[in-house]
Amino acid sequence: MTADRAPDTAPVLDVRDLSVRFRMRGGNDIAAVSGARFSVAPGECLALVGESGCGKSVLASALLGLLPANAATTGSALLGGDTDLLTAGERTLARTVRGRRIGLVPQSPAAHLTPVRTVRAQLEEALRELTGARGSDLPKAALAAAARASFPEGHLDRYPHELSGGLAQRAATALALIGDAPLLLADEPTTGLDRDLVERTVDELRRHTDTGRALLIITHDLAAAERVADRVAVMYAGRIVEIADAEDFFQAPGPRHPYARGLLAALPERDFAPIPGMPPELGALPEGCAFAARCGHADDRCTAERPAFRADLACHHAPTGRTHPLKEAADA
Ligand SMILES: Nc1ncnc2c1ncn2[C@@H]1O[C@H](COP(=O)(O)OP(=O)(O)OP(=O)(O)O)[C@@H](O)[C@H]1O
Ligand code: NI
Repeated sequence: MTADRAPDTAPVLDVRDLSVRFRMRGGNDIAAVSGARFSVAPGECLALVGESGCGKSVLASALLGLLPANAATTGSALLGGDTDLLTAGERTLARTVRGRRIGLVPQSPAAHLTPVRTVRAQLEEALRELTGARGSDLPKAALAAAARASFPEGHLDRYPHELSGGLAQRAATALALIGDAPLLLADEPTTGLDRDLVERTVDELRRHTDTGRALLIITHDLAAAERVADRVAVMYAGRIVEIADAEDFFQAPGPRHPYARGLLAALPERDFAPIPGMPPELGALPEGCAFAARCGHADDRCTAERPAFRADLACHHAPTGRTHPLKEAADA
């Protein structure tokens, strides 16, 4: 899939050195995202993975202008080659970006659905606004929109508080798919769904990319990521530590970063061996590599000096780019 991509295709989203700091009372700032750099091409699905609290949702909120007032953002995030999402301003984001140029499946769907309106009413409103559907076309279009996200027809007249977590998730996904935005940003779109529905949902999200649209999916479900992604970006303690082709990552030769290898090894269907220790506090990050304290490969340099993100990897054990440091070490 990735190999078929024309090399000169301009990215739908191009994020450069994105950082988000939360200013806290007492001066102990939280570095929620640091120096994130990635792009998503037309027709591509990029999965952003990493443990809870590593900054995935903050990154997504930064792209949509949905951060709270105590957040300070630097860097750039170019949408469609012409709009820097970080400087665009609320008016532009509200009028032309959110819902129209970027569809969002939010992490807490219940909080994003309008509490006083039924799912059907919300779908019809989004259809009117984003597709121009009118009158007698609306009911049929609402049914079709619900079906895309496997939302059962019999529940369309429920209010958000009458929905289970999984149903609220599907309602939010149905809403996000309306309008066929050039970029779909799905933050944990499969929470609360059983495996069968997880697969149907991610397959539907994937279909969004069939016509050159892009998908950025945030998930800690690595099986779901493997199912849909062309490339995988791994985040740890606010930093992207590796970006890899999904096939290389999940099959052979496997991830290059020790943290990413640990994530895969922790899966029940693999070694079921959790990474020892805990990630550092984002308000008190160590000077060197944030993963050093948990890494079996760490040496003095790792604790002293933070590895730069080069050739899609931030690890001192790969100074020359795309070679596979851990594999080489094992072969030696
Ligand atoms: N408004 C805020 N003020 C201060 N810190 C915040 C704020 N919002 C988020 N954070 C912190 O930013 C960090 C990253 O949070 P984020 O929600 O992005 O994690 P995540 O990777 O999406 O995790 P999960 O997988 O659990 O959704 C966390 O340490 C969180 O406590
Ligand atoms: Ni999150």
